[in-house]
Amino acid sequence: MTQYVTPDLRRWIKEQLAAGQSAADLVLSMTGAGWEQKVAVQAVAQAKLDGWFKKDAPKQPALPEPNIEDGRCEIDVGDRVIQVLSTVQHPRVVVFGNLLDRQECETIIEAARPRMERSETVAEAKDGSEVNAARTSRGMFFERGENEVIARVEARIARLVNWPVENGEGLQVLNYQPGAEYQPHYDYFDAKHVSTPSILKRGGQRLGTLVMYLNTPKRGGATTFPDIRMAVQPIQGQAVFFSYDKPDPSTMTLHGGAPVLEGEKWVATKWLRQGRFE
Ligand SMILES: O=C(O)CCC(=O)C(=O)O
Ligand SMILES: [Fe+2]
Repeated sequence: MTQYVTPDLRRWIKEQLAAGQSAADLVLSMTGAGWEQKVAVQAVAQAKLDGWFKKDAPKQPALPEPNIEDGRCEIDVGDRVIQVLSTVQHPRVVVFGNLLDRQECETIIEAARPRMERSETVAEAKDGSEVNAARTSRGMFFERGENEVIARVEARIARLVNWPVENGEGLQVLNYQPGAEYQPHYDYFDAKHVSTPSILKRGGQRLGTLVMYLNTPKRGGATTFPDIRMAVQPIQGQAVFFSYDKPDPSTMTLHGGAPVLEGEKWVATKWLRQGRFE
């Protein structure tokens, strides 16, 4: 019996395409259901001609990155115009101005203040985290979207670096008193640590970091990148962004919070994961 492409088959193909099936999967399903290969291929070709295939959804880029390739000085993210103050190609570092207004900074500090605890780092030999002499700040985490200001800032960051809100960890707030510091470290999760596999289940690796300065200390407290001898001064409302395409020192994203010398330092850190962070 010769087979031909029936209206029923056409209807079924349309439904499958709407559900996101690929051409190859469609042909497999059809031949599996007893359709001749040549009829299946013909039906899919006809569907293509009819424009039934969804335009390829724009793929998520490999790394968070602001749109600054054209050399622009400012980025309009809808609710704010953010300045591009300096850029480094490798490691990828971008310094932003005007990311947060003073009110936003103060609101975040005051919401965080009663919840601050001694900062911990990922434990090297056991599961979980531990207090570490290399990190003498106090800190806390907000839930993603926890309040109106946090949600607004998170949406702004997502537009700024073209990365889904859902792939961001909850905002971390840190406070450094005089003498407190965060010695140079990498933000990605080290494959050597026993806790890394379980951390990676929740959204995969970190690919980028945005450190936002919530106040301006009197002296000290720069974010430093020792591999390139760079120091970003913590100025209220400004931020430093950096990304790392693999969990490896070759990214040159070693960085730290230099000791605060006078006054105190408040930052909010947003870490960006490969996938959804739930
Ligand atoms: O305080 C800083 O300048 C850096 C903070 C940091 O490295 C982090 O939160 O991972
Ligand atoms: Fe860090």
